[in-house]
Amino acid sequence: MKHYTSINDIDNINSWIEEAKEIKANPLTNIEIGKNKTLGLLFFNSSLRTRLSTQKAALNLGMNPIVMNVSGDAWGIEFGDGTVMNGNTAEHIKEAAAVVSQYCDVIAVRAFPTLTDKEKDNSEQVLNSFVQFASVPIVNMESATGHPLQGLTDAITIAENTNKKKPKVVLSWAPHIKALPHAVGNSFVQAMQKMDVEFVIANPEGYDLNPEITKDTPIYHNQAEAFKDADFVYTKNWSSYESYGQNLGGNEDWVITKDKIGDAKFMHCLPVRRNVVVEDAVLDSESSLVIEQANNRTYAAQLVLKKILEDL
Ligand SMILES: NCCC[C@H](NC(=O)CCC(=O)O)C(=O)O
Ligand SMILES: NC(=O)OP(=O)(O)O
Repeated sequence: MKHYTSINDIDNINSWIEEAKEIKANPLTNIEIGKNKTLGLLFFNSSLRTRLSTQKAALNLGMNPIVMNVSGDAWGIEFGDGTVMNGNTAEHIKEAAAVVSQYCDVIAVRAFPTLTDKEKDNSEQVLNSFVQFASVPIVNMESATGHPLQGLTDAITIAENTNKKKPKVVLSWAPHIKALPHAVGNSFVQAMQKMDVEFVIANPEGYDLNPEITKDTPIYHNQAEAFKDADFVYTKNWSSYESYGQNLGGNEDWVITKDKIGDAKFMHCLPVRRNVVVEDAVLDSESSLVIEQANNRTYAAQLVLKKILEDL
């Protein structure tokens, strides 16, 4: 594999899940494959899980990870083509990506959306500029429209936690005080569409995700109806796609409670705001898979890096 920028880069999700489980059982089997290879992790935004689990994955493969917080620490990077750079940006992505490629064999990038410019966000300007101007493979650590390391992790976690042939999985929107990206929701949708699950989405009116991503996945505007017979309830807030990037307010009754989800397993990518998105009783119960999800981030990243290293 050359780059890992979206869930579409997964050719066969079932075989990827099986390989991830093997890696999880024996994480150090491929400790030689990344010897003398450097992984550069570039963060334009905050992170706890992605920052640590991707480094851990690199270490398990014998790679040397180096990390940089781009925002604040590096020079401001210009992405516009032909821009007269007499403003706040000091170097162009053409040089920056080419320079980082001199030091790293693989580059991983986190760059959230603007949530104000729909066209720019959908064009994945930052991620795609790295793909275009770096000379080494690029891994998406959450971009404007996708978080494919998380989506792969979630597919692995669901496969590990069901005995059913076709479990019912619900992606439910939940309230938040801020306006959040669509990336986690999008990649979860795309991962579930590749799996043998009964998959539905629940969100209030005005919060339908990009229809080019949801395609023919059923969308309920009634949460209780969607939760009927659910085996997994995956929860995430996102801002409106239609009224782009806005938190429309209200809908606090979409909070996830024990009463609502019953025996279903609870999933969330984290970080999660307790008692806004989901009540303590759910997160503190046996039904919560959130810590196991965070654990699986290492093995998802390790699988992706292994596939890239094999093709270097
Ligand atoms: N990487 C996982 C989620 C990251 C981000 N969450 C956040 O920004 C939460 C911020 C807060 O709760 O203040 C998101 O929704 O895409
Ligand atoms: N789930 C996730 O990507 O967490 P971080 O934002 O902390 O990396």
